[in-house]
Amino acid sequence: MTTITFATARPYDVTVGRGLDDAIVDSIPERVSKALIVYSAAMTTRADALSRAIEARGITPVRAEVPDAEQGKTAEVMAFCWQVLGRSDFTRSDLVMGLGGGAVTDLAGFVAATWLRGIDVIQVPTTLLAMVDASVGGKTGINTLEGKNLVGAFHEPLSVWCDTERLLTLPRHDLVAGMAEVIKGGFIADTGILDIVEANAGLLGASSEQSGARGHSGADMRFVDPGALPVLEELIARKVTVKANVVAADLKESFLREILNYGHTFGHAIEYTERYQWRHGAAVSVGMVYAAELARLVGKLSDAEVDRHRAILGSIGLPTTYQAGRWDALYAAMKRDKKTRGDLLRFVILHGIGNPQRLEGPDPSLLVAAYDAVSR
Ligand SMILES: NC(=O)c1ccc[n+]([C@@H]2O[C@H](COP(=O)([O-])OP(=O)(O)OC[C@H]3O[C@@H](n4cnc5c(N)ncnc54)[C@H](O)[C@@H]3O)[C@@H](O)[C@H]2O)c1
Ligand SMILES: O=C(O)C(=O)C[C@@H](O)[C@H](O)[C@H](O)COP(=O)(O)O
Ligand SMILES: [Zn+2]
Repeated sequence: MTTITFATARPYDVTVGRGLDDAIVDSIPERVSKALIVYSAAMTTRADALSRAIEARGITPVRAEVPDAEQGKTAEVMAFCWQVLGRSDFTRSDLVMGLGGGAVTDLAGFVAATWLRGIDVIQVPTTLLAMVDASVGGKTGINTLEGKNLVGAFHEPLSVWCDTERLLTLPRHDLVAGMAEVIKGGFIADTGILDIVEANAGLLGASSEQSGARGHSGADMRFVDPGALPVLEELIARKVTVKANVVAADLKESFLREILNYGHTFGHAIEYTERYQWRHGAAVSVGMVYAAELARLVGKLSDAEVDRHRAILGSIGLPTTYQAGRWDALYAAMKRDKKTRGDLLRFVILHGIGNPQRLEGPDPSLLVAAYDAVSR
């Protein structure tokens, strides 16, 4: 078991290990009399088990089953959760628990951030992506009709529990989507992550690139190999450590934290343009190649470094290209990125692997040239 502390103003621990059920329930503070479990249908069995364990501790479990994936990150679903909390008389000493992938932990965190202007949330991530990224660091939020994650709050969890046994039921392409955020941590900070992924691509990868990009089903339906858990635990701990170091220095994204957004300017634009039929990690994978191409165009990455992006992402079955002919829609979506200031688009690019910097207001011809380079 590994514990990583987020040393922010209100420090909290992220625990990575196996068989954490008892520890999760034991961690709930004595003052709590009710806990809202936010989950989607895929996690019903786990929600049942958590409810029973909470009840055995004398805490009343209240359930909010929400729509799966991005369909749960909406204002309507937020209102549903507030209604459940209101009808159950939740007070400031009570608590929310997010049990699921990143969509659920983003929603649950935002529900907790807004109820009575902020109550505690314990995050229990069940996908690789949620363990290494979404449930840690305190960014919470939902989508609007106009774009991805446009409404939200910084609201840090009380604790986060990454039980890697949960990954054994995860379809292979959801594991691979999570690997995009792991690899991002390698490109922006801990280059040792890249070496580990390159050495274990066979164990971690999925069968084919494009089948994994779209939707939440119909892809490589093999599950995670139990033999992959030790290497996954190492990667989770390393990526969470990257995030902890950044978030401790800049919780509210005044500047440094933007590096965690590597690949997301173009990636979020793909997700929005595709009406969320692409997995987040798959879109971020293409977004990182786009950012690498931009960096090459301004002379900050070598051909070999850009090739390394394509090679490592492609080796585990992540997409590295996107459809041609969509520039206008993508550009419109990128203008709503949170790093934009006025009319100035701002990108995180690398000046060499492991050295993230900003590219502000690049010439539009460069943006189109980078798009051409990732188009198929
Ligand atoms: N807040 C942040 O800092 C942050 C960081 C990264 C990503 N995100 C957000 O996270 C979301 C993506 O998260 P995701 O990749 O986990 O996708 P997801 O939440 O949509 O989950 C993917 C699928 O896996 C299923 N699932 C979850 N756990 C499972 C398990 N153990 N076994 C079998 N199936 C399981 C879900 O029901 C869903 O169908 C996006 O909305 C993204 O914007 C947020
Ligand atoms: O934690 C961060 O900061 C990130 O940017 C992590 C991203 O992986 C994540 O997808 C995040 O939700 C994106 O945030 P946004 O502010 O661009 O919506
Ligand atoms: Zn992300």
